[in-house]
Parts: sequence; structure tokens; C-alpha cells
Amino acid sequence: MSWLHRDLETMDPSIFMQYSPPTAGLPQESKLATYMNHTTSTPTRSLNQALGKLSLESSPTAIRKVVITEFVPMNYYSQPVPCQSILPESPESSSPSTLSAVPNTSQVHQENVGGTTYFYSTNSDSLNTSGALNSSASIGAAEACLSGQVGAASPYATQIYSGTPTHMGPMTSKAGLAASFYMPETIRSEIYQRIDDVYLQPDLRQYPDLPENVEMYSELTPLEGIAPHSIATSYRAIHRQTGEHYALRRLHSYSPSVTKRLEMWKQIDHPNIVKLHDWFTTKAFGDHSMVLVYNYHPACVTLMNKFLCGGPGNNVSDSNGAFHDPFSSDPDAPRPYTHQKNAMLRAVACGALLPEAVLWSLLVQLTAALRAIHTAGLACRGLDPTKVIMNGCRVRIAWSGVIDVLHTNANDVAQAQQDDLTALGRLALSLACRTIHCDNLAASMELISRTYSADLKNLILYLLSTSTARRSVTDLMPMIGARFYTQVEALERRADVFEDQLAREIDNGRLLRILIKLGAINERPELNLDPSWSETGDRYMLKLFRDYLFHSVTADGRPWLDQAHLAHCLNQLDGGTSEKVELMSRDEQSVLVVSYAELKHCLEQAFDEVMQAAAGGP
Ligand SMILES: Nc1ncnc2c1ncn2[C@@H]1O[C@H](COP(=O)(O)OP(=O)(O)OP(=O)(O)O)[C@@H](O)[C@H]1O
Repeated sequence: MSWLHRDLETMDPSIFMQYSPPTAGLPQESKLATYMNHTTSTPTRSLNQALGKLSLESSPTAIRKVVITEFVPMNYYSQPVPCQSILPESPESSSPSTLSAVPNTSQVHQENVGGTTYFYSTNSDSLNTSGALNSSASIGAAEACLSGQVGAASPYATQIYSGTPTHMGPMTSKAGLAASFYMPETIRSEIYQRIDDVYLQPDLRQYPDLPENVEMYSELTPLEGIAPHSIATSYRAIHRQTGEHYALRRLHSYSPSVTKRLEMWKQIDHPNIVKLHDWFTTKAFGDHSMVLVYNYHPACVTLMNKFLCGGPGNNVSDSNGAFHDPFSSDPDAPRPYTHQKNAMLRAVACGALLPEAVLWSLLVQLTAALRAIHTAGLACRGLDPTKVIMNGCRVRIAWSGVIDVLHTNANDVAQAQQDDLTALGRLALSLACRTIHCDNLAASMELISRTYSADLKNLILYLLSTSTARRSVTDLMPMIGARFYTQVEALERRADVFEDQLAREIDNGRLLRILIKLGAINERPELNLDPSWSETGDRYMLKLFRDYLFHSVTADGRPWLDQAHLAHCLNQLDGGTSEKVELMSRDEQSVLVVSYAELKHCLEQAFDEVMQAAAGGP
């Protein structure tokens, strides 16, 4: 830095280029000359204006000293240039409409060293004060979306990544920066599974008998793997207008007369109950079917499939809950001898019993669902492991209201609610023993008392009790006790992880938007019939920046790839900071020293042009 300043003061004035007219000293074939000649509507017009104003006497003292190094990638961490954001002083100053009103007093000094021309912005604060440069300007809705900016830019916008909040503890799954940029594997695979489920469509030609459209729904695919039964069939379908997925439950040859309860079910909106959206009757299937429309939850499995019949980690039983003997010559032969007890003991021996915390989590969620249903004056009528679905840690009661449609004369809601509690007890018992064959209550309870806490045993006994005393779902709360808090804490921790991931993805989104803009501008063959558009004016700076970003090489000519450097530069650009960057022309004859604020403005101007051209239509 100091050598440059010293040299500038002692340098022969003849080595400086001519200042007026501004581009007189530039080789006209240089792309930089076209940049210097470009329209005066951008902040870089100040380059031209300032060049005219500069004098030899005044420039050296006004020069902001910039280190000029060899054109090898810089270690940006050690750059002494302060990393200031251009946060506007007041919210008003960030308004896009202030863009043209902001005076731009930037001045540029140019210098030729050894045949290479360097251009410096001499007023580091000029662009720094321009909050407007940070705004997405007056571009259309799509650009507003691409700009991804809501309100004023924050100093945070210039950071690579805010870091893991201390309450999250250290990220141990992946080392270094990778941990900051990528999600933990569990979340990723859970989300990929759901995305796969939604987007990997089965071939619809497999189902030639299914109607193409049923009311507003199309692309029906059966949800069951096995042949549909005669009373009801489940499908996944897409709403033709919104493109959203729904789960349809078709009741064959059924036309109900009473739908009051369905209207009540439609009102229930609970995180542990699959929401009923709509219902209609249709002849699309060749009969008088009734179709109930529910939210579709991707990658769901029933509790039956997950825990009770050969789901992951439970390969010891078949779909009937019959355990197999892996040591038998015929491992598929069910063993009739003390079958239930065998099954349970085998589950214990295989370590297949569920941890108690998992059982409580399921019970808390299911009692919450029942509470909502009973409070609404309804009953679940048919809570069984094939009708409770699960994805991630969430369980939901599926196909709510179907039984109400099938049995319209079942009016004793109070009794049905008692039956719900008994069904929940049976479900808890099955989950605890990991078999649906729990008819031998004594043997099952013996296993439970040996394996689990007395609280769990008492809860199940209460739910299964046949006493005449009326039971209520609210009575379960004291039995759940402090485990409820454990569940809340677990959910809050999960929310912490998701919030942390969300923060990272917001950062990734910002960088993607910047890359999209750069990609739309760089190397564009022509714009508005101008084949040199992407190579001239502001776009030339962006081209050089793209080269700097992606095509830097080491001193011995190898590609220099450093994701952290890339992310840093893109963040500086997004933040429009006053940090300077050296851009070199491909012929290595010119070096441009520009701030990210200038680059950002160039980017927004150029992208605005592309957007306007796109909006102009053919
Ligand atoms: N709302 C939903 N969103 C996504 N998948 C669901 C939804 N409801 C149920 N499923 C899935 O659909 C599949 C079929 O459910 P369904 O209740 O039809 O099963 P089934 O065992 O064939 O029962 P039934 O014989 O009563 O039709 C199950 O694997 C379940 O995970």
C-alpha cells in the first residue's frame, strides 16, 4: 500500500493517462474503453465525469490507497480493506425510488503501471452512502422476487453465513465450512424422501381403468400396493387448478344422505389429524361413488407398516403380525405354539421393542388428536394402526369422518368416544408389544411391566378398563404428566434445528439469486438486437467479475477453486459493500479496481434491462 502511495507522489506525470476526454488514453480496441464510453445513466458514469474533473495535482492526495498485487487470487481474509455494508441511514433512503436521486460523487483515478492501466475509485464513501444501490430498484415483480430483498439491506447481507447459534451446540456431522453450507443428513433425507414421493410419478398407463378426471382432480394413482377392496379405495390425485396433491378416499357405490358430520369434520384443523377438505359424489368410476378429499402427506407410512408388520428394523413379522423363526427350515412358517408370547419375547430378544420415549411421543400426539375430535363433538370410530399415518416424527389420524359416512345411523357419539379410548389403549398395547396379537392381556401386560414404566402400564390399563365409569381424554393428561414437557422440549429442539437450517437456506437463496442474475447477463449473445451487449458497458465489468470469480488461476496456471472465496465474493456483491476488487481484462492489459457497490449497481442495471426486454414480449 505504501509503495503505491509513494510511487504515485513521485511518479512521472507522463505515465498517467489523459483525463479529458475521459477515454482518450484508453486503447479504443480495449473492452474497457467501451465500458468507459457507456451510457451515463449508471453510477459508473461518475467514472467518466470524475475523470474529467481530476487533476494531476489533486488526485494523489485524494487517492484511496489500494494494494495492487499480482493478479493471483487474493486471500480475502487477509484483505485489509474494511468490509462495510451500505446500510442506509434511514428506512426511507432504502426506497427503490431514491435510486436516481442519490447523488453519486464517486471519483476515479487511473494509472498505468508497466503497461497495465489501473482504475481506482477515489472516494470510498461515495457509493457507500448510497442505500439505493442496495435496493432492487424499480424492477418488476419477478425481479423483486429475484432480488430477495425485503426492506433495507442489512449488514448481515455481506456475511458468508451468520454461524450456528450458540444454543445449537457445535455441528459435528461435517467438518469446516461444509457444516455451515449443507444440511444435516437426517433432515435432507427426510425431505428428499417426501420430494421423491411427490415428483417420482408412477406410470399412469399402469392404471388404464382409472378415470382421467374426477371432478377437479386428475392423475389418480392408487395409494394401496395391493388390490383395492370392495368398500373403499384410496388414491393420490392432483388438483387440476392448483397442482396440489390430495389424498382421495373413494367409497364405492355409496351415496350418503346425511353429510352434517362431514361438515363438522371439515372444520377440524389439527396437526395430528389429516384434514378433510371436501367431499363429492361422482359417476366417474362407473358407479355412484362418494369421494372424500384430504391433505396429502408425502412419504407416509401407517403405524401398522412402520412398527407392527415388518417395517424398518422390524423384519421379524409378516403383515398379519405373525413372527417368523429365522432358524426354522421354513422361516415363513408361523409357529402356533404360544404364538403371542413367542412373538413378544422374540421382539424383546431382537431389541425390536420401541424406546419408551417414542411410545410417549406417539401417545401424546394421538391423545391430542382425540382431544380435538371429542371436543368438536365427534368420534374417531376406527382408530387402528392401519389408519394412523406417520412421516418424520409426526403421526396423523387418516381418513377422518369416513366411518361417520358409512354408518350414518351410529348416533351415540358418547359411546363412540369411549370406544375411541379403548381403541387407543389397544393401539398402545400393540405398539408396546410390537405385535397386533395382544389378545392375551395378562401376557402383554407382563411384558410391558417388565420393560416399561409403571406410568405407561397404568395409562394402557386405564384406556382398556371396562368399568362403567365414563372415561375422558382429558383424564389422560395427569397420567402423561411431565412427559408432556419432554415432548414439548423435543419439538422445540427440532424447531431450533429447522430454524438454523432455514437461516442457511436463506443465505443460499441470496447467492442463488445473484448467480441467476449473473448467468442471465454474462455471455448473452444479444439483447435488443445488440450482439455486443453483454461485452460492453456495465456488462463488461460483470464479465470481468465473473472471470475473477470462476476463472481465477493460481500463479502456475491451475484453476483456483475455493468455495469460501466464491461465497464471500457473492455475499459482498449482494451486500454492495465498499470493499474493492481487482478485475483484470483477459488480455491482461487493464486492471479495474472497483467496489462491490459499483458492481452491484451494474448488475442490477443490466438485469433490469434484461427484465424489461423480457417483459416487452416478441
Ligand atoms: N393423507 C394421506 N396422505 C398420504 N398418504 C396417505 C394418506 N392417508 C393414507 N395414506 C397412505 O395410503 C396408503 C393406503 O391407505 P389405506 O387406508 O387405503 O390402506 P389400506 O391398508 O389399503 O386400508 P383399506 O383396506 O381400508 O383401504 C397407506 O400406506 C397410507 O400410508
